[in-house]
Amino acid sequence: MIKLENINKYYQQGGNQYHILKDINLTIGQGEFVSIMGQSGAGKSTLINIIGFLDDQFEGSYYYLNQPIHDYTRRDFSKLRNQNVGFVFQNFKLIKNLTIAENIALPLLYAGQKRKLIKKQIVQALTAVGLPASEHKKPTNLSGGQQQRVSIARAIITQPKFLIADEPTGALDSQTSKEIMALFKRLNQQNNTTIIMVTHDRKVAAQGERLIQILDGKIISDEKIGVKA
Ligand SMILES: Nc1ncnc2c1ncn2[C@@H]1O[C@H](COP(=O)(O)OP(=O)(O)OP(=O)(O)O)[C@@H](O)[C@H]1O
Repeated sequence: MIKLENINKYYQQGGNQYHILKDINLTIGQGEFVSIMGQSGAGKSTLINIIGFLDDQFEGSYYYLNQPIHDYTRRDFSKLRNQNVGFVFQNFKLIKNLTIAENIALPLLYAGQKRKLIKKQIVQALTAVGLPASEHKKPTNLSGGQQQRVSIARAIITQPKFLIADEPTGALDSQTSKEIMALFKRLNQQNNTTIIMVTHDRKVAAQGERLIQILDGKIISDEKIGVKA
């Protein structure tokens, strides 16, 4: 589904050029649950930004669903992103003065869906993340774990082919982290949604079925770590 060939990424800063990703070769199949670990500054976010079509400034080849996309325009990348990827972040990134329903509806509104059709999808997404009947609440009235569930509902409402989760449990206590990981596993197994997750937490990483480790912009290991139920 995702195939990166010889990806290199550079940043320019103060007249210097920094080589951030070095010859990344990576294939991820539909339905995989991949954990990515590595020290701070290793290049994990840079890599998932490329995988998630947020960054089109890289060298190398990117094949998505067997299509070469590395020469796509920025507008093509936005379209791919909106139609194929859901994002989950450490700090939830919910809009405080909107209700839960309004937060979750945003990706559908961006996609141009009619308001009439949106309501049912909101109910479905909230049920899928274990938060039924929370439509009218505000994010600040929810716990961290509940807010992360809302952000996952927002990520899955467009039925994306894959989810990118950047430190999804970084702001949560260990019990809540377990619950959020159980939810990711369920989404992965029930819907065959591909999940690509960056984490610093070994226990969280172990919930995936494959672990990729990055050091200084290179993949230093890539191994199967679990068997799917
Ligand atoms: N926009 C940018 N301009 C210049 N350098 C950048 C930029 N973004 C990231 N970098 C540099 O690229 C390197 C990799 O950063 P990246 O955020 O991908 O690391 P990371 O592994 O995700 O780290 P962390 O675990 O701390 O989030 C770092 O040295 C960082 O300083």
